[in-house]
Amino acid sequence: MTPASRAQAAIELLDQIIAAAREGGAAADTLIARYFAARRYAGSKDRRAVRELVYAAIREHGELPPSGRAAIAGLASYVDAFADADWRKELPWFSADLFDGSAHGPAPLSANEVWRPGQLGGWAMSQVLAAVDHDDREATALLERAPLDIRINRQVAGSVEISGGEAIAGLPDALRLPSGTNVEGLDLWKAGGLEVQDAGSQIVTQAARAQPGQRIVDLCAGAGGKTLALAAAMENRGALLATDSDRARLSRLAPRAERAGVSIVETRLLDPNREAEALADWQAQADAVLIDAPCSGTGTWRRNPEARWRLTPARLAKLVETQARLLEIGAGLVRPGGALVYIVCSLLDDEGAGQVARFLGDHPDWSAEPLSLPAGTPHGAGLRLTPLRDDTDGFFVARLSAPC
Ligand SMILES: C[S@@+](CC[C@H](N)C(=O)[O-])C[C@H]1O[C@@H](n2cnc3c(N)ncnc32)[C@H](O)[C@@H]1O
Repeated sequence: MTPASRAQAAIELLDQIIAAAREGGAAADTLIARYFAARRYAGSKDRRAVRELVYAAIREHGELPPSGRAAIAGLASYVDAFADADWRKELPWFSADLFDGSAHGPAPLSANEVWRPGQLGGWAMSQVLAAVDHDDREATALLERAPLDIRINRQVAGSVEISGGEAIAGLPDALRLPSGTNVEGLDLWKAGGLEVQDAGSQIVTQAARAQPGQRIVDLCAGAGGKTLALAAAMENRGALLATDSDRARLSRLAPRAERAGVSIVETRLLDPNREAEALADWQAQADAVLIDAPCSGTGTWRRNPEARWRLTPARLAKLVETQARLLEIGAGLVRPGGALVYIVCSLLDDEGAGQVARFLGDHPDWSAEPLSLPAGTPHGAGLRLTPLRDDTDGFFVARLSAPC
């Protein structure tokens, strides 16, 4: 592909990503994969360059741009301002000159197309800025590239050496790998010895203090990232119930557990609004219940920067309502003296510290336990992890004790 045709491909992809953000469609990664699946002529270098350009445009636009062309024209017409940005160094071929009207390239720019993106604009970013006391450094750290972290499954792997892998403080079972490492191509991954999992996600799971032989519920297990970390801490002994309301996500858990040699997990699909019925046999039974609640994902913008185009006041309000409901359902499953661990990958207090404060206000016989984890700063009744301070995704976690 010529540089101009790469720019045109980025424009087309951004049109799809913008429409998906407006209409609740597929994630950017999925749209990019589909786009290139239908264009086999694009080589791996072209695919990487277009992807890089698309993500640069997403990261630099806090507000949803009007079109893919506006997004790429915005970057191009303002390119000198990005001289220090990582993406700029990797895309030296990109400039406004590519809008030259050549075959398969974008049409020339007109004077009224000069659109200046602002990374910290938009409603979602304004919410995050308020949550971090308007510290721009916290906000911009959320838009940097995420590192590639793995968790080593000690049930399968002893000592592990992976080229370029670095230790992560406080996580003896984790490594940070060079970006682009093909983890799924490693023999150790195929043997179940490795899982890709952000260091922050591994750290907040430790708040469950899972022990061999316990009975634990992972209420919002998804595809099981935290379930498998809990099973490892339990040394595959005890009972681990993994539930979720999303059939597709939950169906990915069983094969992952099998690959990891985990046999203590029972998966159970929940019907939203009828969860308690399906969990009647676990009422007041669990030593710990982990709620990795559905949330705005503001803490994971490093991985999904377009998520900030999708967050609206109405969507946030709905998430807050669901989280409060899940907290009540989870509390009912905890045995007397057991623990409820509440996690969101969000920096917004409505979803994190505020949610837990409301729960404790409604349940004065429950109490927040102090947490000592390898990362995080005390925040409300729990801890907050941020990319700036902790070099992890952003999380809020709290551990609440049930009355005896
Ligand atoms: C943050 S994700 C969980 C990620 C997962 N724990 C992991 O570590 O990979 C939140 C999950 O909550 C699930 N969820 C949403 N509403 C739910 C409900 N009413 N009951 C159970 N799970 C629900 C979503 O389907 C989603 O998989």
